Amino acid sequence: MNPTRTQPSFGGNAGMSSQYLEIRNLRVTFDGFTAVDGVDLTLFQGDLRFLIGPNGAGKTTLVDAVTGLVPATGSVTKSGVELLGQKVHKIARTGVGRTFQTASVFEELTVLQNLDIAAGAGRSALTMLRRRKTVLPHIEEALETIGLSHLRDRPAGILAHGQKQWLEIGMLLVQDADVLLLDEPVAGMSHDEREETGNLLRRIGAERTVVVVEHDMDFMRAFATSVTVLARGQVIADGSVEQIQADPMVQQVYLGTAAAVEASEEH
Ligand SMILES: Nc1ncnc2c1ncn2[C@@H]1O[C@H](COP(=O)(O)OP(=O)(O)OP(=O)(O)O)[C@@H](O)[C@H]1O
Repeated sequence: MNPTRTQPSFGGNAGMSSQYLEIRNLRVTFDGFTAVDGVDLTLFQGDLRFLIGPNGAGKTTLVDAVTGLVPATGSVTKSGVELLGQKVHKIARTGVGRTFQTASVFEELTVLQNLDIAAGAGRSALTMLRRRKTVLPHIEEALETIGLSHLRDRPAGILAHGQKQWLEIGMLLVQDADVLLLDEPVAGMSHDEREETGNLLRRIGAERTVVVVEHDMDFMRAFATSVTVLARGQVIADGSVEQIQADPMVQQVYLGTAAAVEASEEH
């Protein structure tokens, strides 16, 4: 597949009905300060989209707006259903899930219990109280996908930093999230953990839509299928990694230093 695009790269069973998330004229204002300023973004199934931009560009606020944590105007539709104005848990139930910069797992509970609770988010209290004798197949599958099967009965508190992020991603998978918005998932990770996380995102991204808010440009270059660059709340560029890196405006506002270093290394 050729990742170069004016249209996003497709993956999985992308087709006519696979336009997962459509953001139109999204605007978020805090006391007169516009943090997200008329953003348009279309995300397709199979897209591993990186959202980059300088500090304060509005990346996290955009994710907050899509997931209902801050009020916004404009439109965010998932397969035609409007999400703006809906409550956080209702948005989550449509299959839009997110992680935060700091992993929020229950440290005293086991890996399996964390997944079980996440999977039960939509179930009744009575169902939740019933003790399960076996691990549900989709939880088993998530454990394997995130590579934590061997640690399923260990408390989440003993997990390494990277493993906690993977558990959080697993918690979204068992909730059947098919749009995953991940806020700096590899921050603080070792080189190997980054590599493993990138491969995990590729695996889960083939059949879903994954948006990664990230500052790590090496990580972006290695794993992005498409990139959107935000600056001062606006989209200033959108395209493949190659297109973004070649864009003079992007170089000027964001990648300038990195590009200059690379150019000097080439000579
Ligand atoms: N709750 C809030 N109240 C007021 N201003 C806010 C609030 N949340 C964010 N902002 C402001 O909105 C702007 C965008 O912030 P945001 O955290 O979305 O940027 P970002 O691109 O995610 O930055 P970073 O890469 O540093 O995480 C910043 O100027 C920030 O100070």
